[in-house]
Amino acid sequence: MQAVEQLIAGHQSITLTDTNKRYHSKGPALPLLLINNAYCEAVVALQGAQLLEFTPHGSKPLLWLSPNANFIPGQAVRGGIPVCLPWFGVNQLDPEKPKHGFVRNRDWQLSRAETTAGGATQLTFLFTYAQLEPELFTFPFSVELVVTLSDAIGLQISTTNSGAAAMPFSWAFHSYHPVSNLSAVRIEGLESKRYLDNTRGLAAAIQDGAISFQGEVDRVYENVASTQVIKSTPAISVTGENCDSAIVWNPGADNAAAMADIGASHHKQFVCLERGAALNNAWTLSPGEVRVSRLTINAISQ
Ligand SMILES: O=P(O)(O)OC[C@H]1O[C@@H](O)[C@H](O)[C@@H](O)[C@@H]1O
Repeated sequence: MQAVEQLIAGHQSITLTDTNKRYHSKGPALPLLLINNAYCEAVVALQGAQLLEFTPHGSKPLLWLSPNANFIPGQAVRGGIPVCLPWFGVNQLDPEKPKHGFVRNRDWQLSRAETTAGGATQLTFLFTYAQLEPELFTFPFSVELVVTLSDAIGLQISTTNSGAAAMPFSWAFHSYHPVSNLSAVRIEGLESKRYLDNTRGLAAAIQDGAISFQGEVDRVYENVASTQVIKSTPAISVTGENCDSAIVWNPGADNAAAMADIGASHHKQFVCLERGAALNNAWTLSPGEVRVSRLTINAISQ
C-alpha cells in the first residue's frame, strides 16, 4: 500500500494536515486530508475514514462538528459522518461491547485519491478485519468506502464477507447535520413509518407527520423511502440506496450537558439523520457476498 503522501501527490486540491494544526488539539494528532476543490472545502480524518467537515463554496456547512469534539487516537470524534459497523448502536447480543461497532475509531487506509474530469475529489478508503479479535467479532470482513466530494457528498460503501460462515452485519453512516433553529426543524420523508423508540426500550410506534424536536429523540425507522429532507437553513436532502433504516437522534438538553464532547445547549446546533441497516433491517451476508450501499447528501436551494 502506498503512503498517503504518494497517493495525493499531484492533486493540488488535497493536502495532508492533522488535528493539532486544524483544530489546535494537544497531544498525539490525527492525520487529516484537507480538500479544497472546484466545488467545496472538506476535511476527512484517516481514523474512521470520517468526513468531519463539508462546505460547498458559497454555501453553509452541511455537516456539524462539535465545538467540544475530542481528537484522540482510538476515540470516536463527535461530528461529521462516523461510519458505524459491524453493528449499529448497542450490540444486541452483548451490550458490554463498544457501541456502534469498532471501525469509527480505527485507522483506515487511503487506497486511492482521484480528481475527476469535472474537478470533484474521490477518495477510496479500506478497512480490513482479518486478524480476528474474538472478544469483539468473530467474522472476517472488509469494507471499501468511496467518498466523492463535489457540491454534494457521495458515499459508496462495499462490504465483503471474507469468511466461510454467514455473517450478521448492521451499520450506519452516523451523519451530524447543522440546524439553524432546532425547535423549528422538521425532518420530512418518514411520515407513517414504523420506528423503534430508543428512549422507550425500543418500543414500536408509527411516525405521525414530520419529525420535530421537543426533547430527546432517538429512533430507528425501518424500511424507509430513499429520500429524507431536513427542513432548516439550508435544507438538506439525504438519499440512500440499499440502506433501509433511518436513525434520527438528538440528545436533548440534559443528555447533551452530560456529554463532554457536546456540552450544555450545543444539542441545539445539530440533528443526526443517519442511514444504514439497523435492528430489523440488519443484514446476513453469505460467505464471499459483497453488498454495496450509497448515500448522497446535498443542500436544497430555497
Ligand atoms: O455517543 P455515541 O456512541 O456516538 O452514540 C450517539 C447516539 O447515536 C445514535 O445513533 C443512537 O441511536 C443513540 O442511542 C446514541 O446515543
